[in-house]
Amino acid sequence: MAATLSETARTEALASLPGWSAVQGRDAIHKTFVFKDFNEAFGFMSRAALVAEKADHHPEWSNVYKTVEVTLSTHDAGGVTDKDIALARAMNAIAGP
Ligand SMILES: C[C@H](O)[C@H](O)[C@H]1CNC2=NC(N)=NC(=O)C2=N1
Repeated sequence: MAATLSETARTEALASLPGWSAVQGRDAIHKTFVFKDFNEAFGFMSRAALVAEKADHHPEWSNVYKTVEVTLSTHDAGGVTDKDIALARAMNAIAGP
């Protein structure tokens, strides 16, 4: 099982992940993605779901119209691991600039 990142390592990783921040009161990271419309938001979720399933690492997320709220944490490890950082990076790449 992957080890949770130290606070320093997590902070360093977050510095290279635009839009992502640490969740207060829980070892997890969060980002609010806002798209042009529902079609863009759901397209993002579809592509991210394929990446997540392939990695066997799944987001906590919700969608309202063009907004997708994402929280990442490795449940088996009880906190943020490299798997969450990798998925966050992939999600940023999928969402585009
Ligand atoms: C059995 C299976 O590999 C595990 O339950 C996986 C599935 N997806 C997961 N996703 C997340 N976010 N954390 C996990 O610990 C996790 N574990």
